[in-house]
Amino acid sequence: MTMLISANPYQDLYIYYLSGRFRPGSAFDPDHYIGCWEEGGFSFLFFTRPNLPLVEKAVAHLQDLVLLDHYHMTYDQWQGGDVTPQRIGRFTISPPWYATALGRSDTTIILDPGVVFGTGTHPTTRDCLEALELAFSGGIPESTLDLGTGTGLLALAAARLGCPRVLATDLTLLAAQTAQRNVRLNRLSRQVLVAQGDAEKFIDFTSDLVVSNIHYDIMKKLIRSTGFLQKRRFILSGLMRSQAARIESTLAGLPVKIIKRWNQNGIWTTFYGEAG
Ligand SMILES: C[S@@+](CC[C@H](N)C(=O)[O-])C[C@H]1O[C@@H](n2cnc3c(N)ncnc32)[C@H](O)[C@@H]1O
Repeated sequence: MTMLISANPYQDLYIYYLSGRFRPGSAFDPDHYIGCWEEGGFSFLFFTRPNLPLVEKAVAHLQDLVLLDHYHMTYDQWQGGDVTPQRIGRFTISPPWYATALGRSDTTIILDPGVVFGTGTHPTTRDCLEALELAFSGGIPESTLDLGTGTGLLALAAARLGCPRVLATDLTLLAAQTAQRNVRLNRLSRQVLVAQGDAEKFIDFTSDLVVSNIHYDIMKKLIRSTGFLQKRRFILSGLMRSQAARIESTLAGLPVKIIKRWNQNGIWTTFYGEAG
């Protein structure tokens, strides 16, 4: 087990903690920049390589931003310790180093999370998995679009549930590479295609079902697109309470109906809906 963890190419994580709201723009090498997380007026930038001079340079050009701290986490620390198999709905999600013991089955998903989002432990991911099962209970979609796939978990789940054509996309190269690796680990390359790019570019792709666990700024653009209205079913997640209320009010003005809502800890909301 230790050998497999240390063989992970995305072992280390470098985190830069800033005061203020940060917009990365094109200042960072996308191979090493994973993303930005904002909370309470602070921003956290995540890299897979140390990038202090670059971050300092970018911050020096931006007003009202101060680099407060930076630290390094190992893979184990980032994932919260030992990553073990977990049961979510009908699925068992297992890191590769446990998969041999579990054996292969239609309900097992082998997932090496690397350092990108989507181990399955986050409430939004769990709700999306439940929403996928609900969406498929009405019939297997011919195609599924996963926008902001992270590790590829939701795309893999859609394929495991029987969808013959799944397109998994993510803005960051690292996420797309991680998802691709997971598709191969599950031997689902015939069903799941991975692409890198902005969700806005992919929303127009023809598909019966779209699933997107993504941040609000992107979500509000997606649901205003013509591509969104062409989907028969949708799962939208990653929305905090006030954001979910705004998305719901936009959806109310569209020819769609919300079938079910999930709300975890009073914070995270997920919607499952259908074309109305
Ligand atoms: C909250 S994670 C969701 C991961 C996974 N789908 C899940 O449910 O666990 C959001 C993902 O969206 C990606 N993302 C952020 N902005 C994006 C954009 N504009 N277009 C496509 N993907 C984007 C991030 O890189 C990240 O992997």
